[in-house]
Amino acid sequence: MSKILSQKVKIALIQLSGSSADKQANLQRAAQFVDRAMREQPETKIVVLPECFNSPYSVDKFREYAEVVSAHKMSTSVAFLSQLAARHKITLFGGSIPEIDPATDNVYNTALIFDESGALVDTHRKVHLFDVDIPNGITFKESTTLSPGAKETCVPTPFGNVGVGICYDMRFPELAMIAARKHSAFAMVYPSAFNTVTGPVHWHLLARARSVDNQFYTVLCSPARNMDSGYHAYGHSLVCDPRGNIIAEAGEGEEIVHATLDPQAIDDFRMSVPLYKQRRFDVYPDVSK
Ligand SMILES: NC(=O)CCC(=O)C(=O)O
Repeated sequence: MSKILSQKVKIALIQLSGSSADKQANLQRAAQFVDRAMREQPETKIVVLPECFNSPYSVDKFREYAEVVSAHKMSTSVAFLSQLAARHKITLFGGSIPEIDPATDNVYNTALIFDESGALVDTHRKVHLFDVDIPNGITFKESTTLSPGAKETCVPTPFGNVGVGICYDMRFPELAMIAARKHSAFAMVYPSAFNTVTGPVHWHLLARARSVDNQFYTVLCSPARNMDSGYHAYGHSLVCDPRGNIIAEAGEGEEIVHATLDPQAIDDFRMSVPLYKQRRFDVYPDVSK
């Protein structure tokens, strides 16, 4: 049996509609969908929400919606997600929300991870900000109002370790590599919000690449597409297995994706294609620079 994933585990991805201007309504909707996911598959132990699920995904709105994130003095969204995790006794990758650091006044795009008791286990501030300018496609510059995070994140769960990145972070293989090799993670979870320009070309490709590189699960959770909002999310939340097969995938609308992560799938692929024993650190002693 795999040392990195202790048992089969059911996961649910909540592909919520692109977030409205009403934070309370966004939170309530997330809770309704998590409740529904748990009714559909009561054995579910891990639930994932999308990037910026409680606010519009817009550079001029991040500061307005930002909350001070603290495990001790919980803000509106932190308290809400904590209760949701505790009520269902789940590990909750609570998407991401805009966070303000009162010490620096910096605003971050921050993922929140809760354990089964509702404790805030860790946070991940998006490390690579989504700054792109694609002619006839999309221009977006998160760095106009956001600051980048400065650490990689891997959290313990009752089943093993899970690495965390946010959306654009998935384009940089290093975070997933560190999660797999340094922390023996069984999965990388990315609350995300790709768009209708880059999604069709790179979303599946990147998920499959991160899985195959690291021989573990890759989990992408997107908002549903809302053509009335300013940002057209791609949708297609998915789970990719260690061989690079997409084992569960949403369409574009609001949807819950259920999947089972299986330690055997990790073991079998690592046994038959033993990358872990074959690395040539004598040839590439330090790939981090
Ligand atoms: N929210 C994001 O980081 C979007 C990333 C994206 O769409 C990409 O193509 O990368």
